[in-house]
This record gives sequence, structure tokens and C-alpha cells, in this order.
Amino acid sequence: MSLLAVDQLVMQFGSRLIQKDISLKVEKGCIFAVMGGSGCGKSTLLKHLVGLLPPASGTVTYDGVDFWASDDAQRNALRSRLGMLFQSAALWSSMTVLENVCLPLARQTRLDAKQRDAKAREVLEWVELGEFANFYPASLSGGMKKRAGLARAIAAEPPLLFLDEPSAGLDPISSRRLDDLILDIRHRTGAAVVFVSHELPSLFAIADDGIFLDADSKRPIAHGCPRELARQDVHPTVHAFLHREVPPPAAPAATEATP
Ligand SMILES: Nc1ncnc2c1ncn2[C@@H]1O[C@H](COP(=O)(O)OP(=O)(O)OP(=O)(O)O)[C@@H](O)[C@H]1O
Repeated sequence: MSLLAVDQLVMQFGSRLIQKDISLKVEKGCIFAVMGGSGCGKSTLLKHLVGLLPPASGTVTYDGVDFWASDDAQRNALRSRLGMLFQSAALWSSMTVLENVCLPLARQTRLDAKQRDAKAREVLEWVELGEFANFYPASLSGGMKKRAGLARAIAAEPPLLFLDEPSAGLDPISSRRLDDLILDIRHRTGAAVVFVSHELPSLFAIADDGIFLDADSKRPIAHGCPRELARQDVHPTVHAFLHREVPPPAAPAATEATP
């Protein structure tokens, strides 16, 4: 049974279709990339997966339990097994970095205050922010905020982590450090990671599997490891994305000949 399985998911806002036919599986320890051009629906897909937004149809199952068919108590139990890093890191600005990282420990574990403090400090050391535990988010750089958000996402050691563009806006060295950190988290905790990214170096360096969502046809047009997809004969849009090329113009739609 897969840690996460998505079957025939349809994403829609009102009558506006965003994506359909989304099916995927994520196994323990897998780093899974959600790829696609801007606006194709990657962040929306993550929202459906982490329980923030119900899909129009289709199923999302965790260890065989259908998330959206579950009752509130079951959903909350499933949500507590997921860690999430939002694009903006979404740290609480009125709390110190340490307090931010303690939050999921208070909600999702039975640790007492002293144990929570010790665990949060350990995780902050891990992301190299040990010295910044008592800083407020406003006094951190963009890369440090991302790492603080990552520390908060992993603190309770969830088996599944969702990261929305973790390296967006980072310089190449910070981005590389974040990639190494994600690999290290997988190595240390065995967690699976689902991440959205446009960053080719990150996609090639860390993803084992993935899905490519196409904005034009509004459905996935490739499944697989980005490194392997880059070597294969794939849809021209996927090829252009993975090789950083301008895609060839789409063939004009067939029209009836006029006399
Ligand atoms: N709450 C909403 N209501 C209506 N439409 C929305 C909402 N959220 C997103 N959309 C639309 O859904 C589409 C997909 O948005 P989404 O943010 O998921 O794309 P994305 O692939 O993550 O984009 P990017 O790579 O630019 O971050 C967009 O056209 C967006 O305008």
C-alpha cells in the first residue's frame, strides 16, 4: 500500500477546470517532484493533498485511508502526519523562531514544554539556525526563513513532507544547501517528500519520481524521474522545460476547409 496515492483527481475553481486525470503514488522515502509551467496548478495540487482544499473529484489516500471521505477526527489525525513548508515559509511573525518550531510539537506530540524546547533546538541545529532560535522571523534572510519553515515542518518527524518551491528566491549556494538538507532529512527520518519546483538543478539533484502538469491540455503529460525524463523522448513541452528551451509553437487546430 502506498504512503500517498492520488487517483483521478480533478482540480477546479467554480466552472474553471485547472487539471484533471491526476493519478500518482508516493512511497516511503521517495522524493517526488510536481513540475509544470507557471499557473498550471502545482500549488493547488499540494493544497488538495494536505487537506486545505477539497478536490472537485477523485481520491487522495494515505496508507489506504481516503482523506476526503474521512470524518473530521480522522482528517485531523491524517493531517498531523503531514509537514508543510509554504512558498512564503509562513512563519508567525510575533513568535521567535524557536516558538514557531515548537508549535507542531505542542499540537502533534505528547512532549512536555522542556522536551519540546530541546527537540526544537535540536532541529534548529540541524538546519544550521541554532544561533537564531530567539530571533524573530523579520530579522532572518529569505534563505534562513525557508530553513526555519523547514525546521517547523520536520520538527514532529512527519512521514510525509510537502514543500512548495523550497528554493524559490534563493541564491544558487543557498538553494544547493536546501537540496542537501532535504536529502539529509530523507536519510535521517525516512520521510517521503513531495515538492513543487521550477529549479532544474534541484529537480535533477534530488527527485526520484515526479509528475508534469500541462497548463494547455490541463492534464499530466509526463510521469517519472526528472533526470530520466530529460534523457527520454517526451512531450515537447516537457522536453523544453527540462532543457530550458523555448517550446516549438503548437500545431494549429484543424479547421474545416472553406470553399
Ligand atoms: N482560490 C482560487 N480561486 C480561483 N482560482 C484560483 C485560486 N487559486 C489558484 N487559482 C487559479 O488556479 C490556477 C493554478 O494556480 P496555482 O497557484 O496552483 O498554480 P502554480 O502552478 O502553483 O503556479 P506558479 O508556478 O506560478 O506558483 C491559476 O490559474 C490560478 O489563478
